Amino acid sequence: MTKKGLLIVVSGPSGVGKGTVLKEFMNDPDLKLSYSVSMTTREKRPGEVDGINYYFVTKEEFEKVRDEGGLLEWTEFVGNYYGTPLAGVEKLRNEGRNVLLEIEVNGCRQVKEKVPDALTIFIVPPSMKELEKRIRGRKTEPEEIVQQRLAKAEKELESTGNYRYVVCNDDVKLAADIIRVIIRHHMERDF
Ligand SMILES: Nc1nc2c(ncn2[C@@H]2O[C@H](COP(=O)(O)OP(=O)(O)O)[C@@H](O)[C@H]2O)c(=O)[nH]1
Ligand SMILES: Nc1ncnc2c1ncn2[C@@H]1O[C@H](COP(=O)(O)OP(=O)(O)O)[C@@H](O)[C@H]1O
Repeated sequence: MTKKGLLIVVSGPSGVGKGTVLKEFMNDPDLKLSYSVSMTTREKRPGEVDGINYYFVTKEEFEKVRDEGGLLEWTEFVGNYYGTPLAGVEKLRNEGRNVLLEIEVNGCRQVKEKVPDALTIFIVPPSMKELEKRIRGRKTEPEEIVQQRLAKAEKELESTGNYRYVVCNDDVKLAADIIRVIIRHHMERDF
């Protein structure tokens, strides 16, 4: 019988480098990872692809799926809805895939209630100054939104105690290697 895959939650403030770090190992065949594509009502950034980075939907479409019970968890983040479609997560895990959710702290709380053995990882920046530099350097949000996201980051950093592992993204390759080791450790052992 196939061993059920892990449910992995990765959180971290906007601009900390979640996407950059995850890209380093997402396609590593040994880790058998499947990325859970979330639904969001936020605007698509240049380079983002519908169905790959997110399912970009309207507020009405989001509310319909949510109200029909189609989301594992959901939240409102700086004016937009984000949620994890339920369909797919269980199926992939039953096929032995380790399903990775890149979600924020409220979502993680909901997931832990439903799936207590979820593997939770929080990525922190080396400093708030560096976080600000990265979020601005990305140039994907107007100043007002950058300010809101930085304020949100301060709050989110208070939630690290809710996670099993906290990893600092100072050097991308090192952070990716640490997360790789954590995932492999959990794949090999039953917790
Ligand atoms: N709860 C929850 N949070 C999500 C989901 N998808 C993305 N997020 C989080 O929403 C926040 C904003 O995401 P995004 O707008 O892509 O900004 P970025 O993190 O700066 O790239 C981040 O903390 C994401 O991890 C989801 O399905 N559920
Ligand atoms: N360890 C790092 N050192 C320096 N810059 C980084 C590092 N990790 C990510 N970045 C940069 O920070 C910005 C935000 O990264 P991104 O992956 O989009 O963050 P997130 O997905 O957490 O919002 C990007 O411009 C990225 O190139």
